Formats: sequence, structure tokens, C-alpha cells
Amino acid sequence: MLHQAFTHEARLYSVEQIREIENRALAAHQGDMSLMQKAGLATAELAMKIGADKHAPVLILAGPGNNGGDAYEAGYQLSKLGCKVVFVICGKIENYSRDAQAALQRARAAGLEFAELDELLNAPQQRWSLIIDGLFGIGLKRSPEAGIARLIEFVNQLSIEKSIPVLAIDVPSGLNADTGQATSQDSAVIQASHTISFIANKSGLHTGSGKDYAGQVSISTLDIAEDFFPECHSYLNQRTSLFPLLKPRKQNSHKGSFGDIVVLGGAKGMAGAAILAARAAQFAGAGRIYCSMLAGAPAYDSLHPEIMFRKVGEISLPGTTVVIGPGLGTSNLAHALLSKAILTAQALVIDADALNLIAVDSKLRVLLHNRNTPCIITPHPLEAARLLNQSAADIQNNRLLAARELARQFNAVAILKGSGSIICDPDGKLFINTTGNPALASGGTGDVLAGVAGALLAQLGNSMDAARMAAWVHGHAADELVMRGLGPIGLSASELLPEIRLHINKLAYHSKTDGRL
Ligand SMILES: NC(=O)C1=CN([C@@H]2O[C@H](COP(=O)(O)OP(=O)(O)OC[C@H]3O[C@@H](n4cnc5c(N)ncnc54)[C@H](OP(=O)(O)O)[C@@H]3O)[C@@H](O)[C@H]2O)[C@@H](O)CC1
Ligand SMILES: [K+]
Repeated sequence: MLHQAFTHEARLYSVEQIREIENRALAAHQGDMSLMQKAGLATAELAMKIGADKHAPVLILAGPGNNGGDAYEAGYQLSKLGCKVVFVICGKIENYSRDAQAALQRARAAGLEFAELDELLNAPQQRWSLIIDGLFGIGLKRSPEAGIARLIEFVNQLSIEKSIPVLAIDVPSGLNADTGQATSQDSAVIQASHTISFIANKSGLHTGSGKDYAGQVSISTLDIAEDFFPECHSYLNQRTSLFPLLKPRKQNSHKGSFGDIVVLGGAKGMAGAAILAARAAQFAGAGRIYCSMLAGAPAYDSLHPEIMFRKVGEISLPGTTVVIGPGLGTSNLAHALLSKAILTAQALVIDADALNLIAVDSKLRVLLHNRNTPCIITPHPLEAARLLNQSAADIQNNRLLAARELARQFNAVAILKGSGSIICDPDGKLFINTTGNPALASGGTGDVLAGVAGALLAQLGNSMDAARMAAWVHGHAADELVMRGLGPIGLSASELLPEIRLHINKLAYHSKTDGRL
């Protein structure tokens, strides 16, 4: 099975799939400990690593379901390790499952401390070494009601003011584990510094708002055997799976070996977008780069004279990889160029205004469908909303579903941009990107991504591989620059270029040369 090539950390399962795995594992009764006891032990072990200590108590919030059961087991294990714990019960315990009842009884029998919610809210000065969030896991169905929402806000405030780590059990409470969104726009979500995800990794921890709420994610499979896991179709887009894609270059190669890129865009007032995409294609290793701008081409790019400018009517597209959209506008000429590109380009990246043109023209969709190989489309949520005739909020509410629809409807590999960009092919195979940060939320970074995707498509010849590598290297370049203090505030799209070049070279050569280029 393909998924076995990926680690447990890299495989993403839906809540529905996790419920199935859990049910099968529960029915099989493997080992002496229940899954909940294992979950509690794994939580306690992580808690000890990230801040639980013997000098200040650990605050443990236990909710109305099995997530609460995990919390009691974790507290019990922590007490055995010498930590003082204080539980706050949130919700009716009459409805607890048998395992959760047993966990609560074990904690009570061990004489552990329980506090009332009001006591906690009225004692903001109490010092805690760690807060464990066991309010809701994958069973969250609606927005936390007022009392629990107030508790979540209280905990978030406390952890920021006093720098207390917050460990979320399975999922930060209030977050949808599939979509990475809160149940409604203003509903409360625990802001965790760490999340321990049980049985499998979950998409919602890595896309949309998930990255902001989950903090550092670790996985515990609860020792469930590999056979219990079904084939999975969603993965994290990580560096390790990109290594084999870009091969070291042969000595006997020439500029024709690495593809001709044609950037089409740059209407009046937006010339910079096309130039950025062209420069990005240069830095990402394309052999020859041409640029045609609707505003009229300059004689040359003085910073990168290697880019060749051609008049719009003079450019030939067959045999080339076209990047169309950066600064293209939506004029009739833009439309005509897009039709021509879809009909004749060997390979294609469609970005920005080219996507807006497709959104309102069903004939262009038909042309896209008739292409033999999927192109790459790179919408941000608003462009995706136009393409799918939805609102941007609809897109964000279920980014995975939106990416799958985009890929299927447009016969494309879609890169749905945003926090945790999603890369999906027309068959529904999906990757969530692991790199990138708010430094990329500035003008021009999308043009750079389109240019890099074009150059990698020309070199790799496969839209999914190119899209995955482009998204990863684009985000990783921003991460590295931010680590050196060059962002997130004020990082410009142009500064990404040399960093992208560095990391593409590392991907091609690092594994072969033990880190040396
Ligand atoms: N089974 C096992 O052995 C294992 C389970 N595991 C653990 O169990 C977790 C899943 O447990 P779960 O299914 O009980 O769901 P959970 O997330 O605890 O919440 C459900 C409760 O919350 C309630 N509720 C929901 N929304 C609400 C709201 N907004 N405001 C108020 N109440 C709300 C809901 O009420 P209801 O809607 O049914 O009325 C129900 O009572 C999983 O994430 C993992 O941590 C792992 O240890 C592996 C072994
Ligand atoms: K939780």
C-alpha cells in the first residue's frame, strides 16, 4: 500500500476513519491496558517533557466525553510520577462511557484533588506548571456553550500572561479535527502550545486555523497495529518525501534540458507581477525564461538580463511550460491568451487573474478538461471561492473539500493557498504543506510561487510533484528567512528568490552528499 511509505506522523486520517480504527481496535482488545489508559499514559509522558513539575500543580480540564476520560487517566499517571494535579470537571458525568467512568473513579480513589469551575475562575493568581485540555476531542459537535467558552478564554489568557504551556489532548478543544476551523466564526478554541493526537494525525491540526491553535503536534498510535489502518489519501507535505524527486544534474546537460518557461501576464500597472514570476522561474532552475507582458515588454530586466522579453503576439507556446496569470488582468486580450495557452502549452500553471477568467467562462473549463495532463492552479481562498461559486468563508470552513473540488472540477493539481496550503490532484490525493508563515502574506509572493511551480514542472514533468515541491520550498524559504530575523514583518517577495534557489539545490543534492552541496 502506498501509504506505508509514509510515517504515522505524515499520514492524515479523517475523524470518520479514526472512529473506524478505534472501533476495530476496541473490538480486538489488544493488550492489558484500555486505549484510554494508553492515551492517559502518553499524555502524562509528554506532559512531563514539556513542563509538568513537582513544584506547581497541573491544572486538568475534563470534559463530558471520552476526551475527559483521557484527562483523568493522564492526571492519575502524573500523580504516580509525583506531580500534584487538580481536575476541573466540565459537563455531566452521568453520561460517561464505561472507560471514562472507570478513569474518574481511579482518580477519585487515588485521592486526587477536584476543584469547582467557579473556584478556578476566581483564582487567577494560582500558579500552574502546565494546563491539560481534556474538554473536547473528535466528538465536538457544536460551539462550546457560554460557561465552557468562558473557561477556554480564561485558560488562553492565563497561559499567555503567565507563560504556562497548554497541552491539548487529541485536539485543541473547540477546533474541528477535520477542517481546522472553529465550529463557528467567534466560538472559543483552546490555544495549545502542544497537542498529542491519538491513533492518527488529523488534517485539522495542520491547515486553516489549526496551526495557530495546535502548537507542536505529536502522535501516539496507542499501539494499534498497522493492519487496523485503512489506505489513506491525505498526507503532510514534508521534506523527506521530496528528496527523491529532483535528481542531480548530469554533466552532459544544456539549457534545453531544463525547460522553456513562458510567463504571460503583466497588464498595465501590474508589470512587476510577471517579472517576479519570471525571476522566480530563473531561480528555481528553468533552462530558458521568456516573458510576455500585456502592458508591452521592456527591452530587458536590468537586474536579470537573462530573462527574454517577447511581444504578446510573437510568442510561441507549443513545447513550453506556460505560467499564466500574474498581473494578467481580465481584458479580451488576456482571455484570448489564456485560451491559446490552455490549447497549446505543453505544461501549464494558472494563477491569479487567469483563474478569475476561468471562474466566469465555462468554455475555458471545457478546454481545461480536454487537456491530456492536469495543469497546476494556484488559487488563494477568494479565487477558489470564485471558481467554485462559493464564499471565501465556505472555502475556509472546509479547505480539504474545497481543494478536492477544485482539482476535480478543473482537471488540475490545485494548490489552495493559505495557512497549511493544500495540494490536491484530480483523483483526490492530497497533501497539506508543512512550511510557510505570515511573512508570505504580502504582495508578490503568489507570483513567486507560480514561477517556481512552472520551473519545477518543466524539470520534473509531473504536476503533483512540482506543486508539492514548489509549495514546500516557497514556505521553507520564508521560514528560514524569518529564523534569521528578516521577517515576518517587511519580508519582500524578491528576497525569497535566492533562498528558494538554495533549498531547491539542497533537495536535489543534500541526500546524495550528506549535507554538502
Ligand atoms: N473510545 C475510546 O476508547 C477512546 C477515545 N479517545 C478519546 O475520546 C475522544 C472522543 O471521545 P467522544 O466521542 O466521547 O467525544 P469528546 O470529544 O470527548 O466529546 C463528546 C462529548 O462532548 C459533548 N459535546 C460535544 N460538543 C459539545 C459542546 N460544544 N458543548 C458541550 N458539550 C459538547 C457531547 O455531548 P452530546 O453531543 O453527545 O450531547 C459528548 O458528551 C477522542 O478525541 C480521544 O480524546 C482516545 O482516548 C482513544 C480511545
Ligand atoms: K482536547
